Amino acid sequence: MTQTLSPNASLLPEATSEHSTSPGRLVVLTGPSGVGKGTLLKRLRQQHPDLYLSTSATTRAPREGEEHGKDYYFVTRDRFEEMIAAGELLEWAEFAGNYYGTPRQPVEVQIERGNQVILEIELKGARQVAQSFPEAFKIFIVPPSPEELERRIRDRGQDDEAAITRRLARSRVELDAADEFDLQIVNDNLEQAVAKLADVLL
Ligand SMILES: Nc1nc2c(ncn2[C@@H]2O[C@H](COP(=O)(O)OP(=O)(O)O)[C@@H](O)[C@H]2O)c(=O)[nH]1
Ligand SMILES: Nc1ncnc2c1ncn2[C@@H]1O[C@H](COP(=O)(O)OP(=O)(O)O)[C@@H](O)[C@H]1O
Repeated sequence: MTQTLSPNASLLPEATSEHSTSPGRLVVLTGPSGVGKGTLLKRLRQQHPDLYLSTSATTRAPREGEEHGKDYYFVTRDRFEEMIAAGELLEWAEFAGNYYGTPRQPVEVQIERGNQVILEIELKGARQVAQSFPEAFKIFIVPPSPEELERRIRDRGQDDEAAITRRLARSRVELDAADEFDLQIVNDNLEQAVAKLADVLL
């Protein structure tokens, strides 16, 4: 039977142990495209492989090196819309022309086990989670400057010019919402930012 993670579920910050009988903890990590969210989480997971990150579904095409089921579940728009209709997503949003969403069931299973779950999602999804689960802890990753953010998006070399333009436009909206979050971390020096993230996630 599928457990439901009701909005009343208590997602206490201290309940992170695998064997805990306490409810788990939902953590949201947001920040503009190219700020380094993926890089930070990858580093942290290299140091702590047991860190549980939710794997999202998306209609975006895979980038070189990305794996289905690992980086994302890459699905068609029709399949994504079926998932919405069936209530299979905890939250979802359209970002820069594609759908992104969090499959509900794996998150509920981890929370029921008393584990911490990290959702790396954009602003609209973060707001949905904040509404449904007020106890979720929300972290916003900030770039050192708008110029450095643009440089990172371009240097990453993964997006065409139209996608870069959409991402930069959206980044201005996201940066304006940084104050809605419980904690802001500036990703300037990578090691220092990883250490700050480790302080709150481990
Ligand atoms: N709402 C929501 N946003 C997501 C989800 N998965 C990823 N995102 C966000 O979608 C945006 C675009 O992701 P992606 O195309 O991988 O580009 P990147 O973050 O710039 O590398 C980022 O802000 C992600 O955090 C999800 O399940 N739900
Ligand atoms: N602290 C940092 N200093 C310099 N470059 C960084 C830093 N963090 C990430 N990057 C680079 O910025 C680019 C975007 O990072 P990525 O993790 O893909 O961002 P996001 O997941 O937020 O879209 C990548 O090329 C990455 O290597």
